[in-house]
Amino acid sequence: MLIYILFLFFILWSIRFYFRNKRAKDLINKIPGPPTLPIIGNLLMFNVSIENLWNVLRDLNKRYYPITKFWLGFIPMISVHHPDDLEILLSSMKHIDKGSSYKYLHPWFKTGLLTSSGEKWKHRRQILTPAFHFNILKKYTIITNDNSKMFIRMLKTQKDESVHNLLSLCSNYTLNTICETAMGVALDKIDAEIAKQYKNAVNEVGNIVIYRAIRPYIQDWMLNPLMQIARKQKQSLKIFRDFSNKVLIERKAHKQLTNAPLKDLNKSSKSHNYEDTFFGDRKKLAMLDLLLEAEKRGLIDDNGIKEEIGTFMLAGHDTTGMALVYVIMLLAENSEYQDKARSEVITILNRSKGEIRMEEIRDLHYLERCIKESLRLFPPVSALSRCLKEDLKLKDYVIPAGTEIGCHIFDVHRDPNFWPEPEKFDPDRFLPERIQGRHPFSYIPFSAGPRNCIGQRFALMEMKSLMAHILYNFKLEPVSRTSDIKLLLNLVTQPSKPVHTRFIRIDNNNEHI
Ligand code: HEM
Repeated sequence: MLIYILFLFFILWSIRFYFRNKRAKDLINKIPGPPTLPIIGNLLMFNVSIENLWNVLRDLNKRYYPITKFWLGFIPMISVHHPDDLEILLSSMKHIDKGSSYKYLHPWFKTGLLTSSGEKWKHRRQILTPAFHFNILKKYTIITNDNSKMFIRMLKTQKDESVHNLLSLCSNYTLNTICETAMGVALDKIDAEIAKQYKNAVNEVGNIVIYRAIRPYIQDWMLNPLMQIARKQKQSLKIFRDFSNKVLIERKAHKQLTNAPLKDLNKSSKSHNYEDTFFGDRKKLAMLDLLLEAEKRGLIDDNGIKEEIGTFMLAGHDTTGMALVYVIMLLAENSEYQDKARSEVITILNRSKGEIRMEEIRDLHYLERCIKESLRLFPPVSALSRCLKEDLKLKDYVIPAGTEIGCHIFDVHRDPNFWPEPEKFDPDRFLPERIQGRHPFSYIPFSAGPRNCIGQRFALMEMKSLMAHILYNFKLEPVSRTSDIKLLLNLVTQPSKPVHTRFIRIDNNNEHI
């Protein structure tokens, strides 16, 4: 009976949608795309396993390059791949609203920086930007260096040769690092059980969001406790809420204990010393302190702060963890490039007595090229979307207001028109002379324009720190291969099965670790 009522609801809603959107439909139908069925559009194409969803989307992109449309019932979706079109979309200040799939993240993060729009987004971005100022990142390198060394010490407790599941290994490092830098709280000191539950809950959020994004006809009110998806959502919500509360309480208590006021954050960036603002005499202050200071001045409340805790914990750990997985796999597979990166690392770490601070991060040029090439081949955020507030004129088509427009970064990065031999791992693509003249929107692992990734320099620094320590201490050999992995569409681009690499200890008489 319930099914019939739902189906009736769907039909009525679809008919209403159709008549209200005739002009939009005519414009969208000019764009090439697969044939549709009445009412359900292309929904059947997406009625596949989560493993196959990735291929369905890639096939569509390839077949209708450089722009395609498909219909989820009466909801049109546009997918663009040409860097010219991406430049028009992403660099616009008008089209900064996220696509509807981001609303499935709202139960966990409400409208934090990643999911908010309009004035709220501008205001939050303004408050949070100083947290990634160069001088602040410089201080964060103390934490990334310590955490990288801890990672190496842990690996060295194993035999001379050991095989590791990369995802859990790398996400441990990135979760600890984001927690300690941004939240000012060392995760393993909070509660190991909460940390473990939190990591599992992040995975669950990804699955729920994708499940709902390809079934937009499922409304919030339709979720009932008998559905497995609703039960999982409830459980993970509780874990996220407990986690944010705990982090906030701990940090507020710490602030009361130290009781040192932060300096005025209102001054312009030129005259203002952010290093003093954050660290003062105490050396370790976090992004969360910036938010607590903004709270004092009435710019944000406790709920707003919790939105940002959730947002930064998610955006800042899973992405970088997954990026590290791919760099390790690609260097393990390409021993020639691995050796080249190691020889640079040895020179620099011998000079710095095994410490990696901002100076060393800056000088690791070859390693940076390897990381950038890995982010090209395996961008951790494989797709993003926007909802248009007004009509958008792309190179060849007008996309009407209200439409969802997506971009599959993975395919943009493998477009042979911009990347010769796109499947090949070649770090020298990022030599300065080869970057010159390349379309800036043909490489967008951190998106681009006003809503680009606020944490991108932090992420690169964190990755360089760990990779340099790994290469100094271990030779990497492939166990799983990138050519064998099946990718899943999720919040981050993840392999469908665990992937492993062999770490072989290098006897370098290294007393620095
Ligand atoms: C390799 C690692 C990372 C990658 C590939 C990555 C990628 C991205 C991408 C593609 C976006 C745009 C998303 C969209 O438009 O929907 C984004 C936004 C964002 N990222 Fe990252 N990110 C990484 C690391 C980080 C880190 C370490 C942090 C925090 C410390 C962070 C925080 C954010 C936030 C808060 C946003 C939303 C920005 C806004 O809308 O103003 N990310 N990231």
